[in-house]
This record gives sequence, C-alpha cells and structure tokens, in this order.
Amino acid sequence: MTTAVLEKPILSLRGLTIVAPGGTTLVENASFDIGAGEIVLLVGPSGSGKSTIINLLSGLPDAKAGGWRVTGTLDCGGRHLDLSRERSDVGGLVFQDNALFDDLTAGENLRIAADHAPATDGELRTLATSLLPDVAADKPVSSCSGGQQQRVAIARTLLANRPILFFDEPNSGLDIRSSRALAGMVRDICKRMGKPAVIVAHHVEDLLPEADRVLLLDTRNRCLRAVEPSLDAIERELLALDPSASRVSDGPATAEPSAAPWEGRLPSASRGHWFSRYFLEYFWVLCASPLMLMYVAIGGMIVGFVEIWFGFNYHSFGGYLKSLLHDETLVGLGLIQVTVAVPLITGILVVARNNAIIAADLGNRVLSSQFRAMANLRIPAMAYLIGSVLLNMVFASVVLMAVSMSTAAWTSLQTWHLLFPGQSSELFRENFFRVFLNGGPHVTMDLVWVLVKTVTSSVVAGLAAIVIGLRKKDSVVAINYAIAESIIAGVSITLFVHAIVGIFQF
Ligand SMILES: Nc1ncnc2c1ncn2[C@@H]1O[C@H](COP(=O)(O)OP(=O)(O)OP(=O)(O)O)[C@@H](O)[C@H]1O
Repeated sequence: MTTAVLEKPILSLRGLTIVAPGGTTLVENASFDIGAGEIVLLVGPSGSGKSTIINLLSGLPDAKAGGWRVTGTLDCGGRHLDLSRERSDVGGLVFQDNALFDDLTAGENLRIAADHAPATDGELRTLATSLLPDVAADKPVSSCSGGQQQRVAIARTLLANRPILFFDEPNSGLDIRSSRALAGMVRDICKRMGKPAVIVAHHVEDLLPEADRVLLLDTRNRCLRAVEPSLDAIERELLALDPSASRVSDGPATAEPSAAPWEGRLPSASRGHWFSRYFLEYFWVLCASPLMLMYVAIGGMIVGFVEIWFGFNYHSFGGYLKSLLHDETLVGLGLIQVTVAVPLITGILVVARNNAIIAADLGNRVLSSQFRAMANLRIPAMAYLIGSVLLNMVFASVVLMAVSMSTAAWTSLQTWHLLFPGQSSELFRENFFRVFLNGGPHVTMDLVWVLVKTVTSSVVAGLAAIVIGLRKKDSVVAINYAIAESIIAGVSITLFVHAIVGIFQF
C-alpha cells in the first residue's frame, strides 16, 4: 500500500477496507491522499473494485447497501468521516452512461444540479456552461449527440460543487481525438476550479498526458499503490496481475482466469426454445404470478359478496317477499354473475394491470434500444415478444376468469349462508346455477358470448397496449404516460366490448 505524501491534500483516505456481499475483500487497509487540482488515474483489472471505490466516495447508497462492509476514515474540507458509519458526500460523479435526466432539457439538467448544490458561484456556472457552446439550454438531452450528452453530464457534476470530481470510464467508446479533448477539458476544469479529479479508466493512453499520478488497484495484495504514469509501466503491472490479459486491463480480476466457467454454457437452441423463453417470462408476469392470482381472486370474492348481499337486502319488494322470491332471485343473480358481472369486473382488473405491465415493458425496451438490438441481431422481436404477449393475454383472460368465477361463486354461497342460516348448500346450487344445470342451446350460446367478450376485450386491449408501448420513447416520463394511456385505453375497450356483446347476448 502506498500513500502519496502531499503538502495539502484535499482528501485523505486512511485504512479503507471494502468487502463485497459475497465476502470477497476488494481492498484492505488502503490509504491515499489527493491534492488540489490533481488528476489521478485509477486503474486495475476488470471487476477489481474501481467503480465501487468512487461510488462509495460519491455517497451512492447502493455502494454500501445489500451486504457491503466498509471501514476506513476520510478527511476532506475540515470534515472527518468514519466510513463504517457515515456516508461520504465528497465526490461529484460523472457516470459512465451519463445518467442524464432525460425528461429535462440540457439547461434544466444543469439548473437542477445547481439548485441542489451547497453553493454555486457565477464563476462555476460560467465554467460549466463554457463546456456547452454548441448546446442550446432548451434542447432535450435525448436529442443531444453522445459527446454533447457527456459534456452536459460533466457540467452538471461541476455544478453539484463537490470537493472532488470522479469520472467512471469517461473515455470508453470515445475516439482518440475526443478522448484527448476530454482529458484536456478535465485538466482545464481542475486547474480553474482547483479541485482534484479521479478518473477510472481502462484505456489510459489518451488520458496519461494530463494525469499527475496513477493509482493501481492491486488485486493480488488488495491494496492501492502508485504506479509510474507511463503506458508501459501500467501495462506491465496489469499483466503481472493478470498474465492472460492480452491488452491493458481487459481481462478479469481472477488470478487464474480461464474459459472453464463458460464451457458447455452456450449450447445452441432452436427458435422454439427462444419463443418459449419469452412466452414463459410473460406467462409468469401476465397470468400466473401469485400476486395476479390473488388480485383476481379477491376481485371475484368482492363481486360474489356484493351481488348476494345487496341482491337480497335491497330486493325491490323489501324483506317481506324475500323468502317467497328467494329461488327466482338466486337464479337471476347466478345468471348475472356468470354472464355479466364477473366477466366485466375481471376483464377490467386483468386489462388494467396487464396493460400497465405491457406498456412499461415495451416502453423500456424501446427506450433502451432493445428492439434495435434485436433487429440488428436478426432476432424476431415481433414473434417472440409481441406474439408471447398476445397469447398470454388470451390465456390470462380465460384462466383468470375461471379463478375469479370460482371465488365469486364460493363467496356468494358463504354470503347466502349468512343471510339464510341453516339452509343447505344444495338449495343454493340448484337455484344459483339452475340456468346452466338445465342446459340447452341458449346456455351454450351464453357461455360462448362470455368467452367471446372476454377474449376479444383482452386481445384488443393488449394490442392497444402494444401499440402504445412500441411508440418512440425519449424519456422515462414518456413511458409513464404510455402506462397511463394504455390503462385508460384498455379499460375503455373492455367496457365497450362488454357493452356491445351484452347487447347481442340478451
Ligand atoms: N451488487 C453487487 N453485489 C455483489 N457483488 C457486486 C455487486 N456489485 C459489484 N459487485 C462485485 O464487486 C466487484 C467490483 O465491482 P466494480 O464494478 O467496482 O469493479 P470495476 O473494477 O469497476 O470493474 P470494471 O472495470 O469491469 O468496470 C466485482 O467483482 C463485482 O462482481
């Protein structure tokens, strides 16, 4: 472990130990100092813990959530933090994927950071906006180029006004010229602000000319140590840690990497396999998840209770004729429950929930370019995803209807027992299901109509959710709108289909 000795460090970290949830120690008792305006490159094998360290120092909750163990102390700006108890907030982090707020304009991304910063002076704002001469403040970030988005992300982090800047692989995916321009920009920022920057990078060549120091995360000794800031030296050190890596830090962090864990793990599979893979994924979420089953079961129970309770207690002839008209009332309530009430309520419940899921699922796939990736990889997205969704909407409508019908009938029976204690369940069954037990062609037709309206409303509502979900999405907010739209469209379609079929039915 090496501790750089600086006259006036901005940040002093002592005894940093990080243990990952699985029990792997990433660093042990590491210490380092960073001085004003310094640029430090943090290098190390893939998976060694570089991002974890800068996330931790930037105060990101997930760096310490879920079983991570961290110890060490940090001194920065006159504050002393015990990292085992306190969260560090000394770092402003530029995320690898920029993590811009895509529902805000470029200007708003900057303003919201400034508005939540401890203090931002005019000079800082000038510096931040000077990075964006070619970006209009009212430009949506989704229409900025990749380079512009990165500069918006850097400017936003500057305005957060934290003592140290952290960059997580800022030059991955940049060409040499852009990568050098980025390094120059970071140098300029550090000089003008007098703040240090720590850059996590795999491709260090273009960043090295601007770096003051290089720190290596040594996976063998689990320490952070200084390395000569030259490409040869860095390459040598990384190869020593991971002899199988052919290029700088592209190999995994394990001491003896091999392809063994992958052996036999990539068997080829037919299209049928992939269709069923997606089909089962949607089957679970749209049809068979315990939450869904519980949801429609409870829906059915409420219908079953309400129908019998109010059907008898608010009979048009009052309590006087309740017993006299008992049998015929039960017949009517049974017919309405099976052919109208349960299909309608269950249809609405299923479509509302599933349309939200479909719009969210497809919307996220659109936003994260998954359909483009599928097209590029010649994966038939329409067959796998859309086909699976529609088939599952049909399944869900029938299966869940059956669940809901059962719980509705059971609850009706229990409610009837409450109202007519001592009567036999047989009496209930004979009358409640009399129309269906007697059989006949009109009964079959009634049940066919139930099936028609159930499946039709589910498929048409599902199609609406698919169309809405597949529309272009620029932001998370667009997905939220799509979810709301698809619920409204789905429920309206269900009401409409049930009303129209009801007219034909009776
Ligand atoms: N949520 C998590 N739960 C368990 N282990 C995790 C979690 N997140 C990361 N890790 C593990 O912690 C280690 C360090 O991850 P980290 O992302 O910090 O590495 P890195 O050096 O930045 O890697 P790379 O250079 O490939 O981005 C890895 O071995 C990773 O598998």
